[in-house]
Amino acid sequence: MAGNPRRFTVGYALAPKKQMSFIQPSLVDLSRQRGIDLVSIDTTRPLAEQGPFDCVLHKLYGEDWKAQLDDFATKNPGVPIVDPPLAITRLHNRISMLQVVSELNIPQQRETFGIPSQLVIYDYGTLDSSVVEALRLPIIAKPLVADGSAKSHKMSLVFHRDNLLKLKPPLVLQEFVNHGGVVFKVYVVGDYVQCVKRKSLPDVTEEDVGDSGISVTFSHVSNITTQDSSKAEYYRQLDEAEMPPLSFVTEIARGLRRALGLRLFNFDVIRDVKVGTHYLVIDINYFPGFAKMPSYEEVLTDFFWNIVHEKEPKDAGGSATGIDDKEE
Ligand SMILES: Nc1ncnc2c1ncn2[C@@H]1O[C@H](COP(=O)(O)OP(=O)(O)OP(=O)(O)O)[C@@H](O)[C@H]1O
Ligand SMILES: O=P(O)(O)O[C@H]1[C@H](O)[C@@H](O)[C@H](OP(=O)(O)O)[C@@H](OP(=O)(O)O)[C@H]1O
Ligand SMILES: [Mg+2]
Ligand SMILES: [Mg+2]
Repeated sequence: MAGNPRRFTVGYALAPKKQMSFIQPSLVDLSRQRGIDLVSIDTTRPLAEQGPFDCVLHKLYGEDWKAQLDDFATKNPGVPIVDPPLAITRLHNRISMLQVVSELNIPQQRETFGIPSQLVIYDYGTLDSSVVEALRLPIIAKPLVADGSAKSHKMSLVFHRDNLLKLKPPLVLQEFVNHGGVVFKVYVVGDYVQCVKRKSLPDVTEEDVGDSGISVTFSHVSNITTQDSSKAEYYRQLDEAEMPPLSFVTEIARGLRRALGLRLFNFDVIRDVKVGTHYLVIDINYFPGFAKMPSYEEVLTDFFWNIVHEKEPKDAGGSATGIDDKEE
């Protein structure tokens, strides 16, 4: 009779808050039952001295951590790092993040997609004002850098161009697109794709536009808990919103996964109310709050299982991104 089946170890390096939300006992237990032990990496010690790991999972920033991963990868070339730091870095800039969407080559049929018109401002002194005038109001101003800090999530909705000057560059200015108050969050975990609805900003009216008295700042709008008075209306709007076809968002997800070389991310999509079948990708996040995703334990455990087993049959000739290029 065969002995105990081989167990696998996934080492994780996460900021304390992320660790608290992601490493739930329910995930640890389910993974353990499937032969996978989730083990915390001690970031105060050299990574290469820890393990052995069958996979390294991480969401940490900084050059020192990147150097640790490089050193680990050199010494353990067969161990997947989820995900490669260079690929993650592309999502830390809101321009390079959405550029990938524009470059996707996906045949579009009934449903179409794109990104909102946008531009970057590094310095108002050198700015050609005609460029800003080409953007329709209202405008969402977003910090250029999306590095996980609280300030990288601080947005402003601006109804008058003069109010832009009060905001501190570097900024991305993006046209606000009316979308019925609902954002679709598409979670990608390897090959798996799930789309959920979340609260968004309400549509704006023609009358609001051009009013220099209004400017709204906000942060994490999709995670804000709604007050009792507006709860009913909020749930009605969410309930009534029709989901985009899953095949459509799955195609975009698959394209992004390949183009970005990432396996763990989500992207936010809104539907232009004026067109009805046109969608805009407005944000892509590395390793988002997966614990908020229904069935996250099963989805993530399957993902770990696939990763630790994938190198067995197809060891030779893995792609540089660590992502299998063949059709699944
Ligand atoms: N161009 C746009 N048109 C309309 N609404 C938008 C647009 N861009 C962003 N929003 C709204 O603002 C919210 C925050 O914007 P965005 O997703 O870019 O910020 P974020 O802080 O990176 O979000 P997350 O918490 O998902 O990382 C979106 O979820 C959506 O509700
Ligand atoms: O820690 P940073 O890099 O700021 O990333 C955030 C993402 O930007 C958000 O999109 C995550 O929330 P969602 O999973 O609701 O998108 C959010 O999830 P969390 O609030 O559960 O941590 C974060 O992962
Ligand atoms: Mg977002
Ligand atoms: Mg984001």
